[in-house]
Amino acid sequence: MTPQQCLLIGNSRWHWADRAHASRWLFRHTDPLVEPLPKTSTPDRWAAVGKIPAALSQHADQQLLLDQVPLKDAPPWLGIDRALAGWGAWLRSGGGEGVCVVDAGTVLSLTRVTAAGCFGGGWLCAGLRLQLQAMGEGTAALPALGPDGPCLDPCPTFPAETASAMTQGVLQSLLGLIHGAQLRCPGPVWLCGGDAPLLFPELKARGVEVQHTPNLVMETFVDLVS
Ligand SMILES: Nc1ncnc2c1ncn2[C@@H]1O[C@H](COP(=O)(O)OP(=O)(O)O)[C@@H](O)[C@H]1O
Ligand SMILES: CC(C)(COP(=O)(O)O)[C@@H](O)C(=O)NCCC(=O)O
Repeated sequence: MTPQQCLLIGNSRWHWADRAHASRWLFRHTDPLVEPLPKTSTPDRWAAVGKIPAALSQHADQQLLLDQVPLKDAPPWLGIDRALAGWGAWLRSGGGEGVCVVDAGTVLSLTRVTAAGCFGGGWLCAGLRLQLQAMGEGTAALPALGPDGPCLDPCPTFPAETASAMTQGVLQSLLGLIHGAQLRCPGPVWLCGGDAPLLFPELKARGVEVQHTPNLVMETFVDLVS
């Protein structure tokens, strides 16, 4: 049976791909479902880098595993989201040049794939929300920023107000990391993940060659299993 629903469990959200019969895939992101999962929410194929609910562990035969992603030289500990994004970007770029993928999720992962399609290492850094959360939890004076996420309303480059200074600081740290990677590894950066819409215009404004592909991980997932 060809799959109609696929799920990737991230560390913040669950990423879904759905289609009805042969129609095109639709992508959405939800908060994690809480146990007990309704029977109707067992996807045809699933993968995880986040916590796996007991109900899904019972469907191990439907799990997409790292060794089923054709990225060469992937070490056994590599997150399957990184393998999917890396391999997907390499294929989309024609399969003949090295690529650099940034998945701006809970953790911002930067994954290099060589021109030969081999895993080429990368960088990991706490993502936007996690950095803000760490500052709030690890200090006496810094605020916990609200559940609606950081407010990125236009503000001065060097804000006086604490919450804006935290947000600007984190944003600049991520932009600097991506910019620095591109200087070391020239070529377009493939960008996906929950914070990609925030980072994309800022990277373009800095002259970074960036390809925003919001559903890169799940598009690669469904290409692989369909
Ligand atoms: N509803 C949300 N829940 C959590 N993070 C969100 C949400 N909406 C946007 N984000 C942003 O997306 C980032 C997480 O990206 P996402 O791709 O959902 O992560 P993961 O794949 O690790 O689950 C956070 O840093 C946060 O700033
Ligand atoms: C780096 C990650 C935590 C990113 O997960 P995410 O933020 O997308 O939920 C995940 O890909 C992971 O657990 N990787 C295993 C270690 C590695 O890739 O080296």
